[in-house]
Amino acid sequence: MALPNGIVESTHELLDAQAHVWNHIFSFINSMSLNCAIELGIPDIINEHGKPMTLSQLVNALPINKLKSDGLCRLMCILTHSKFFIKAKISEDGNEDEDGYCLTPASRLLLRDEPLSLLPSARAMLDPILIDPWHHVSEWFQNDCSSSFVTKHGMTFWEYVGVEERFNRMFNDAMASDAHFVVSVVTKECKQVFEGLKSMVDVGGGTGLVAKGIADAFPDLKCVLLDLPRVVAGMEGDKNLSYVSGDMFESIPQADAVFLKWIFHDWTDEESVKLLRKCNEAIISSKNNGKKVIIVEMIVDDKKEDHEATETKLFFDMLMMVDATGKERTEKEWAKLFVAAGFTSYKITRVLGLRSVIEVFP
Ligand SMILES: C[S@@+](CC[C@H](N)C(=O)[O-])C[C@H]1O[C@@H](n2cnc3c(N)ncnc32)[C@H](O)[C@@H]1O
Ligand SMILES: O=c1cc(-c2ccc(O)cc2)oc2c(O)c(O)ccc12
Repeated sequence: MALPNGIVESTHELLDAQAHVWNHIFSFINSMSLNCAIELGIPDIINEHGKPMTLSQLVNALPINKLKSDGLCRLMCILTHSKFFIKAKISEDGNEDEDGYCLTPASRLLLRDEPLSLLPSARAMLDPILIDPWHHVSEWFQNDCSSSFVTKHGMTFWEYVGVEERFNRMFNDAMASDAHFVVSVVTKECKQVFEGLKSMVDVGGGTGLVAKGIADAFPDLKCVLLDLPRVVAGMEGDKNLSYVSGDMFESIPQADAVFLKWIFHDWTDEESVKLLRKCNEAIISSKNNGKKVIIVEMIVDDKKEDHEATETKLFFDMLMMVDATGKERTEKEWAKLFVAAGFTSYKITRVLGLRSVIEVFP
């Protein structure tokens, strides 16, 4: 078959290419179908039902117009195809004709009361405030704005969370659900990273859930959380955790270790080197042999990972370009930053799925 550009392809290749393009054009339908299920509370309703739930039971339980059951059937069909639900026999003896919908590991992660729930992340990411900038990416390529987010909203991401309380809450909730996950893993699987330290600063620690979790797990470790004044305003320390307001690019309190989770991916290489130098200044006068910077971030282009993991990291990289001024980095790019900021070695521990714990030594 001749293409307009003169390249001859088999019909099979042409049809594959057509399906590939259609799937990319329509990828947003996966996100938006999921958004609809979340807004209607479908995962929680199926969970509360306690056994496979038929379509008519679901229609009755949901706050929807009952004449739209065919629409719900089609929504459940695409979400079953994308593995958010599975169909199973209602009765164990298999006497009932109709199958019911059950949760899968993916939809369990969207339950309201699940400790490691990704529901707040899904809510934040699929909110028009974070979707709209994606319609301005090509415009951003042609203007002088620092991000597409600025092109759309006229202010940076951090300025926006400072003035829009609803979005601030939504973003904090997304970060908090991730904090539960990271704390539960690092305090079990990475004990050795914190053992022996007497003091640690969590830079840009946000709502403090990570610092609190680490402070609780290591009662002899004196933890300080540093964040912007509006973030730490009103936060009260206790036992081995205290809060300090300030600008991390100006000064970081002295400690044996500086901990930074999801900070560097917000910033350019120049800004990151500046921040790493501030981290170095903070630990350099420590008398402890184990002084270090502890970073929790992604490392892209890891040869050992599968296609889906690489795609997720590339999504995050684009997200950092569109919403902030940062990027996700390869190991080589990380190493370059560490050398530029005067560090001599680093150690990577891959325990957090898509993210790693990187210890950086002066
Ligand atoms: C992506 S959030 C990460 C929060 C937390 N580390 C976590 O992973 O849950 C980035 C944090 O950096 C803080 N931040 C941004 N600019 C800062 C600055 N100049 N000095 C201190 N903190 C800053 C923000 O307020 C926010 O809490
Ligand atoms: O725009 C974002 C989104 C995230 C984000 C959302 C949901 C998750 O489960 C993880 C991360 O994180 C961001 C971030 O850390 C940042 O500094 C700027 C923008 C965003």
